Amino acid sequence: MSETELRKRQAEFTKELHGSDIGSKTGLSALMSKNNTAQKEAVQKYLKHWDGKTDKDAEERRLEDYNEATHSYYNVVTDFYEYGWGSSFHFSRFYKGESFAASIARHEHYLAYKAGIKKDDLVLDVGCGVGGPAREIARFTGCNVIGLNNNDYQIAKAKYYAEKFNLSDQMDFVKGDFMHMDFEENTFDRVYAIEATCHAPKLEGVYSEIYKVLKPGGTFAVYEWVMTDNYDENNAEHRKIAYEIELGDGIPKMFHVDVAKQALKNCGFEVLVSEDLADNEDEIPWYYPLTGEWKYVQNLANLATFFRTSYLGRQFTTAMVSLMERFGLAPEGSKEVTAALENAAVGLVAGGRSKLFTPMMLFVAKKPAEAETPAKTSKKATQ
Ligand SMILES: CC(C)=CCC[C@@H](C)[C@H]1CC[C@H]2C3=C(CC[C@]12C)[C@@]1(C)CC[C@H](O)C[C@@H]1CC3
Ligand SMILES: C[S@@+](CC[C@H](N)C(=O)[O-])C[C@H]1O[C@@H](n2cnc3c(N)ncnc32)[C@H](O)[C@@H]1O
Repeated sequence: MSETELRKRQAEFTKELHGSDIGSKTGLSALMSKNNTAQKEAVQKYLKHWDGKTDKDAEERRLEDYNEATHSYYNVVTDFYEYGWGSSFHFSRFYKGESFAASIARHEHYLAYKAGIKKDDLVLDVGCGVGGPAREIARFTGCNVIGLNNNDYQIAKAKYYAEKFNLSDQMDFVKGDFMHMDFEENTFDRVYAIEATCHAPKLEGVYSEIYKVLKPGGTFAVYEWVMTDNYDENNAEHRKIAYEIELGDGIPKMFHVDVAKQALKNCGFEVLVSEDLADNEDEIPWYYPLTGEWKYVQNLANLATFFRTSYLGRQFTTAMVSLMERFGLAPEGSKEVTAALENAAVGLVAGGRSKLFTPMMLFVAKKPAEAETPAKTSKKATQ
């Protein structure tokens, strides 16, 4: 199917699944207004790729169908994410006494600072979700942001929120696959990506597109999801953790940190910073909201978030969604989605505790000032 046909089909499907009143409803109330048949189809489209098979053929199929697989994944998890986590779909470090929202915002500010984003810069947010980070970074720095996303539902929501919070003058959101960007070469002053490029079937594919659209001398800053140096692909226990993360988070394949770093270099980037922000002695670990350990709760205001994300809260949500599904209040397949998200939570905590995995491998990479784009990007890198 051509890319234009795929886009058209995805847009039509989004309307059918979520209706035309996208944006104004969030979380469980949005879930209740979904089209039953379309939801069933979306869940099937997502889960057919994560059916327990970890052989090379199954992996190859996931990599090939990355666009539809992630599009379907975010069609069915976005409401749960917003209900449980808010509108920034990423992890963060926690200072003692710091609220959940402050920690999420600080993680975004830090990336903006490392990318060197300034007032009036034109910035690209690769895989922008529903625009939580874009809104925060635009307010924090005064820059203008274009959010790129292949999920129509999230784009509609991001546009709705930008309007609602009077930020439409500073931002826009466009549909597109980050493996094949439509922007002109040398367009953006800075580019950032937060926990999104791990959905790429090949990191060179997305990094070379970023390189192409970045102005010479510009920087790209990313929080990458990778398996760390402690990970051994031939260790069954390690592979199980990586698979849980892939399944529950809609990722075709989790790559090793060295693969990511090398991919940046292969695309022509000069890597200025390469630091795992999770590799530290933080008193409160980044994965704490998913552990159910009450000792880490920072303040009373965070109790609701903590409950929803904890093991107990997740079981409660699963039971509630299961009842809603039985009585026709939630669409069919919703329970399967909560089960897949449970896999994500278990895998992420196991990966975090064992330090086999990090969601915050910070890379800051520069496109050389003298770069002649995109000639330097080898053909091989983009395939
Ligand atoms: C998928 C990628 C690359 C990044 C998303 C990171 C996180 C924001 C999500 C990873 C697992 C998610 C889960 C939830 C919220 C968003 C995540 C933490 C829930 C807590 C949402 C509410 C559900 O009932 C349980 C979910 C568990 C997993
Ligand atoms: C975990 S979310 C992170 C969203 C956002 N960066 C944030 O922190 O809130 C990953 C995002 O990447 C987007 N994405 C995944 N694959 C993509 C692709 N091939 N092209 C464009 N966006 C993609 C998803 O739709 C989703 O919005």
